[in-house]
Amino acid sequence: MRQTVRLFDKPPELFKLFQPLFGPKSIQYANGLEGRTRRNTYDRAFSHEAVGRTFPVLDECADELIEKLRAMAAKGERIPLSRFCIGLAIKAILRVTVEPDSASLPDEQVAQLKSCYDLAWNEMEARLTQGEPEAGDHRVQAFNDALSHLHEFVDSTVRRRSAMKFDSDVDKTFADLAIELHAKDAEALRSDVITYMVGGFHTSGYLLLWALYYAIQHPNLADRLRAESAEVLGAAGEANMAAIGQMTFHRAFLDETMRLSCLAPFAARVSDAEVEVGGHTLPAGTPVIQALGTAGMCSEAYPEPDDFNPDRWTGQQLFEPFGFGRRKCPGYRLAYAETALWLSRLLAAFRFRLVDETYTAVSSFGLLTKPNEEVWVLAEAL
Ligand code: HEM
Repeated sequence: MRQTVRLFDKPPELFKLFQPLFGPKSIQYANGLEGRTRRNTYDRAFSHEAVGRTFPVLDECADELIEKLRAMAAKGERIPLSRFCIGLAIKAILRVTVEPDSASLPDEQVAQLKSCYDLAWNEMEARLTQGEPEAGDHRVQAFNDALSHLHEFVDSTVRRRSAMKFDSDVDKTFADLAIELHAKDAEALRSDVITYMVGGFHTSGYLLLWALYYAIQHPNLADRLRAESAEVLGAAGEANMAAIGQMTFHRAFLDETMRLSCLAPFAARVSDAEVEVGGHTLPAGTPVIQALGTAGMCSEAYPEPDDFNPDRWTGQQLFEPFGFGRRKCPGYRLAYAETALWLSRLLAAFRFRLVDETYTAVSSFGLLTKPNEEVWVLAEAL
């Protein structure tokens, strides 16, 4: 896989199935100079410094969730963990990439966005496994309704943001950079905002969910996470990039979570000229799959690969959960920062257990791997 590191372009046909959701002009399908220009522009919003400035927002989002969970824990209510993790990630991605200063999004709006996303994403994956629906099938109407709701939401936030003036580039979010870049192309603007929004919440939301699930299954490891965050965040007084960087067991726990859950199973590349990869000559235009998930289960690199063992994360790794090279996931710093922070905050506040102690999560594989049903837990406030 590392031999493909220099390739930038992605094979558009491989991701075409998701085009109705992301939009025809999404960065997913932008190669060559166009793709590089977009990445150079947008990546400024996800630099080390830019992510460092998001901690107050990420903390506030965690505070809101913890308050809600405390109330449920006090009444002994069952908690739908997946719904809450995705809700948290939706709020955070919208405040980080679009409007940091907005009053928190109402829960009803987050719930509606989540249900539109669920419907649209499940429909895209159903097209992968069951084929395209017939014209007139109710699936088409339901998908179109969900998509127009997402479009309305994005268009109205873009309108609000377009009217703003900034004293400094530091105050600009990803959406502001996209608005400037696509001043004359509303379709590309909407496509990229949806791509970053969806790309940014379902991945981090499900990473947090899988991490909490593994923490429930391994209480001794959960205690090590608690001890590390008490030591590092306790000494730092507040979360910031330096403190998160010192939480090396959290990082290993998250990497092991992405490996074992196979969260993002693959990336892909294509070259417009003949290339040599791993001793093979590939004619121009040959798509190459980077099998991230398969690399993570390689038993030579990861002995007993089915075991959850964060202590295996030392030194050079075969598995790269965010891909390689210039086209690696733009959100990787944000994803590590937010999920490490939320994992530490949630485990410091609660001890979780499964409602059904015999429950084992069954993976639903697609472009992203998630449990095939809601994960129900109970929380005890600490
Ligand atoms: C646990 C969290 C995440 C995982 C595992 C993940 C994984 C990935 C992977 C494997 C790719 C393909 C990279 C490649 O082609 O080399 C990717 C691309 C992408 N990710 Fe992430 N991602 C995560 C979080 C995020 C976040 C927080 C954002 C929002 C900023 C984001 C936005 C994107 C976008 C827009 C692309 C496409 C970029 C392009 O086409 O140039 N991701 N991600």
